[in-house]
Amino acid sequence: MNQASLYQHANQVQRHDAKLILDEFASTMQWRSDGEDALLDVGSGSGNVLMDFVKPLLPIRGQLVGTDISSQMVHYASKHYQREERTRFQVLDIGCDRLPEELSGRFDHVTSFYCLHWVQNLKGALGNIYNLLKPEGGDCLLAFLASNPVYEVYKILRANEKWSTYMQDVERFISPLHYSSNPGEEFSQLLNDVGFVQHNVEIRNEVFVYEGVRTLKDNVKAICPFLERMPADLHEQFLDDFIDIVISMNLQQGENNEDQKFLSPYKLVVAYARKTPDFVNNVFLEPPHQNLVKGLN
Ligand SMILES: C[S@@+](CC[C@H](N)C(=O)[O-])C[C@H]1O[C@@H](n2cnc3c(N)ncnc32)[C@H](O)[C@@H]1O
Ligand SMILES: CC(C)=CCC/C(C)=C/CC/C(C)=C/C(=O)O
Repeated sequence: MNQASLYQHANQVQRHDAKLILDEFASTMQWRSDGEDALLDVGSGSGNVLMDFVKPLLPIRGQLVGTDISSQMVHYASKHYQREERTRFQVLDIGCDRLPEELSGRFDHVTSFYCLHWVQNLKGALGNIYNLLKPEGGDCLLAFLASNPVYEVYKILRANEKWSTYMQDVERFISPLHYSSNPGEEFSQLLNDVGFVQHNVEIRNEVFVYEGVRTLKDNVKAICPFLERMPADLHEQFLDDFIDIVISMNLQQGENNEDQKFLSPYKLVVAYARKTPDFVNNVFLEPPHQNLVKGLN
């Protein structure tokens, strides 16, 4: 997904969820007493969730770094929101093998909304989030899709020879937890594996209602990776086929254009985790020895 301005104008569900979760966890996050918090956001996209809901929580002297794998997203966010020194945007693939030196171990908080379901190497991404936090400790707040009907629609579309050439690698775009029978347990285990001893993971069953065909199509257009690969004159046909499949899955309510609604039942992973200091009795420990510090506060 690279079309920042499309995303910025069709991300109601993402905004809704991020706001709710931040309102809920703002007081749980461990803010510094000196007000010099450094916060990095993973997969900031066009930047409006970060600026509207995360930035207001940060003390006035805090530092904010928005990151994204897409240089187009970073360019858009920088152009619209990078107005002062304490806020900047930069490219970062959270699944990378080695974190850039200037980011590693520099942050008190890491947040990420609606990004980690795009990352197949979830354990690598969590390891990087752990290492972005300062050695003396910090916390992270993560929300992403475990499952969504969009993934089943993609698989049906891939079986259609009209679309299959554009969708061969569909599995790359399906949440790594979509097939899990216990996504909460699986994610908790990954958090443990990378060294997060204290964490809380919830799987929330949500339903979002899209009002009308145009709203649903715009939301699909904003995030669908396959449209970028096909000629623009096929986009509307692809979206019509998408809607037909949604209707065949009984996710539609109402018959006429005016009162037509589409239901999207999905599972959201909401996780809050704390990194405890990397040292015990002045001895630095690397994960998995981190688990030895259980109970440390
Ligand atoms: C749905 S958007 C979410 C944007 C924003 N956080 C929000 O809540 O509106 C997902 C973003 O994750 C980014 N992304 C996907 N894979 C990523 C990766 N491996 N590392 C960093 N960002 C990634 C995409 O480029 C996209 O901008
Ligand atoms: C009814 C139905 C199939 C709705 C799908 C709606 C939709 C556009 C889901 C997108 C999920 C997703 C991958 C969001 C994101 O990454 O921001």
